[in-house]
Amino acid sequence: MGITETKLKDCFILEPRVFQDSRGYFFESYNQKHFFDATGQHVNFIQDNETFSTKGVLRGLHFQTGKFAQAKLVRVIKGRVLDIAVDVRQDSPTFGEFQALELSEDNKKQFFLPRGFAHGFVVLSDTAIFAYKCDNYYNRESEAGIIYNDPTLNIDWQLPDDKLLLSDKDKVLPTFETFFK
Ligand SMILES: Cc1cn([C@H]2C[C@H](O)[C@@H](COP(=O)(O)OP(=O)(O)O[C@H]3O[C@@H](C)C(=O)[C@@H](O)[C@H]3O)O2)c(=O)[nH]c1=O
Repeated sequence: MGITETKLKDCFILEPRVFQDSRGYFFESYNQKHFFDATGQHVNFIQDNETFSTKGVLRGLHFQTGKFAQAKLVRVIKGRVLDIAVDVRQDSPTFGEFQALELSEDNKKQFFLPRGFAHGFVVLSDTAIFAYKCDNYYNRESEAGIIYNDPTLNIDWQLPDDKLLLSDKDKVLPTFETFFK
């Protein structure tokens, strides 16, 4: 497995070793020992999620607060997305910075976001199946988020605004400045 630490501390890009043969491919999508050896982080993943979305669907930017904060290991099973990790750890030297990464069924990259990161993605292919592991359970009351088109973050989502499809909840998220002031 290849691993790269991003400019954001504790946030990693993982590239699994893929075995191709005449039948197709095989790869270990998660191996606790290899994950620890590569990241140095003991993460106890306890929930797996999967979503299907069509082109232009943008989910984010989401995080859970306090004791319900979640680390996530995210990947794409089908299609192609632009994935965004935002450091919202107020004591971090990279607080307010983000890392963008294309995840696809072809590159099979995985993105590890530690606790204290907001997360979002937009679907660039016709459809996408997105899967991720979390180290804390879903807790509706502690859900929080930053608006996708926040002027401080200024994320290039690679699609025109009128092609984006957001949930009603995500359309009214606060700006970064409002949330952290
Ligand atoms: C996230 C989540 C949602 N749900 C339910 C609540 C709701 O009725 C329905 C859809 O929820 P949402 O609209 O919040 O789903 P979605 O917008 O896909 O939310 C997800 O976005 C990505 C970017 C993340 O990083 C995730 O952590 C999560 O916040 O699924 C669960 O039961 N468990 C969960 O873990």
